[in-house]
Amino acid sequence: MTKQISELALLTPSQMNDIDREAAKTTPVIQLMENAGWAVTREILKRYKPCSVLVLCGPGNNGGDGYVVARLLAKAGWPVYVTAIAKPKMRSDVARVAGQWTGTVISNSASYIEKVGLVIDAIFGAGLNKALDLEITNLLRKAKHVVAIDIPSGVHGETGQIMGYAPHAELTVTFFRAKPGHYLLPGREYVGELVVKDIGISSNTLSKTSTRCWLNEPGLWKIPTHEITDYKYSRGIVSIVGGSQMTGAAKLSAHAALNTGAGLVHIFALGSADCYSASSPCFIVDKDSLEIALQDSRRKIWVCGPGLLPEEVNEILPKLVAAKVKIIADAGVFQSNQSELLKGASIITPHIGEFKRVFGDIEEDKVSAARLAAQQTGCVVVLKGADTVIASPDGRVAINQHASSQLATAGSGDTLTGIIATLLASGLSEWESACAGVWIHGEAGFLCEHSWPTAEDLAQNLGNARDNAAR
Ligand SMILES: NC(=O)C1=CN([C@@H]2O[C@H](COP(=O)(O)OP(=O)(O)OC[C@H]3O[C@@H](n4cnc5c(N)ncnc54)[C@H](O)[C@@H]3O)[C@@H](O)[C@H]2O)[C@@H](O)CC1
Ligand SMILES: Nc1ncnc2c1ncn2[C@@H]1O[C@H](COP(=O)(O)OP(=O)(O)O)[C@@H](O)[C@H]1O
Ligand SMILES: [K+]
Repeated sequence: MTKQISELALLTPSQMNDIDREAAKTTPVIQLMENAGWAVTREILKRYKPCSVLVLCGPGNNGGDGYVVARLLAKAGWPVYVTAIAKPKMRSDVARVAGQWTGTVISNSASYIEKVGLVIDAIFGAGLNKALDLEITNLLRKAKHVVAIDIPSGVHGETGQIMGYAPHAELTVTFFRAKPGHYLLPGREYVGELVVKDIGISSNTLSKTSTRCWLNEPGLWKIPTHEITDYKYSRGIVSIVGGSQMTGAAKLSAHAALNTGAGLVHIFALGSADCYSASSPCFIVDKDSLEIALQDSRRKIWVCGPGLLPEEVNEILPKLVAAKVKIIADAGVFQSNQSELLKGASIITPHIGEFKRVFGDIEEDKVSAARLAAQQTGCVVVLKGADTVIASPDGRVAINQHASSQLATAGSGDTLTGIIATLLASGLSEWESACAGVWIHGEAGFLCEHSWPTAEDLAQNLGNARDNAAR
């Protein structure tokens, strides 16, 4: 079922803090902690048979959740032991919850941790503010089966970076809304199965923080379906600049556009037009000059970059910019120091290497880097990878997890460009086209019958993938 946009919100640890503070005005923190502990315990009881459990509790509220889980599992008859990694502050809510644990406390669990059936990581959550020290690292290294409360300790909730060390959890139970670090790499690899639980915080509290980041799923955008009055021009026209030497890329973009439902696909060939005409009877290959092509006011959406040499980009891109058409810029446009020229584009789709070439290092924070590049260029930026980040100049960001390494094949990026161009031509905004395009691209991979699709195979699934995106 399509989710509401508010359900897709991803909250940074500091935004979550604001929400927690707001929630505490109506529900005492100790009750929220109790609810969090119940939520984690239920998920454990659903998945694991009774076994010995070691709960590692940190000094903050994450530790507080851990003490509740310990109490509830012990009540269910499981053998439970607790290790206080650090003592909670005196008279704090955590200290009160810790005081309700009347079972065994092990001060040195190093020799024990390997033997227990399950380790509950309640050391740090949203409050993580530095790298894990060696003692905690050495302890966690020995844990075999880990359930993390909120987020595996050591995973940065905002960036997904690993702060020194983090355990690989089998299950992570987080509260209210997921955090960017659950989906961004490398963090995503440490989270295991992610479950988001309601702990009695009202969705209305979201209005107390400015949510600018979402999980990229249908609901964040809505794509057009067929209308009885459709005709090819209303579906949208995509124009693609075809390179003179590397002709495969533009052909793949064009095939992707057609298969995603473009009404018409033009190729403006810089070299031999015949080579493009021969590749599909559905393509219209321009016979006239670029100037004449640009005079057709229906041709507002242009793909520039796939298969283009730097000199071809230098010749064509300024003309497209001057004509004020909407440009999806990819591949060949990403030359160093090219961010000025890119300002005339609508959407840019660099992979990490291309991004670094134009904008410099990403400083281990993909979201901030993509957001800054979007602000600098005024384009929607699609920073491609296994955790593609889409950033809008207005600060909105989407993180995509709906994709697999099936997409890591030559020409896959060209395919994405054609999909996004089609959605833009259909009348969607730049932001929606980029987000929906990335999701449909991933879906096309999932629809493949085997794990090793070529870019041409992906194109065959695009119609179904678009249908699924519209459901
Ligand atoms: N605040 C609330 O209302 C609720 C919070 N919840 C839980 O509370 C957590 C957040 O609680 P807190 O804000 O107390 O933060 P944490 O419990 O994550 O930890 C904060 C404490 O750990 C210390 N610390 C952080 N990183 C460290 C490191 N690497 N080495 C040593 N010490 C370190 C901090 O200085 C601080 O004292 C969430 O992750 C969630 O599990 C839940 O109980 C639900 C309600
Ligand atoms: N491991 C992966 N998981 C998910 N998506 C991936 C993975 N590797 C690559 N992709 C996706 O495949 C596409 C590759 O694009 P790109 O690197 O430009 O390829 P090409 O230049 O060959 O067309 C991007 O959309 C990227 O997000
Ligand atoms: K944790």
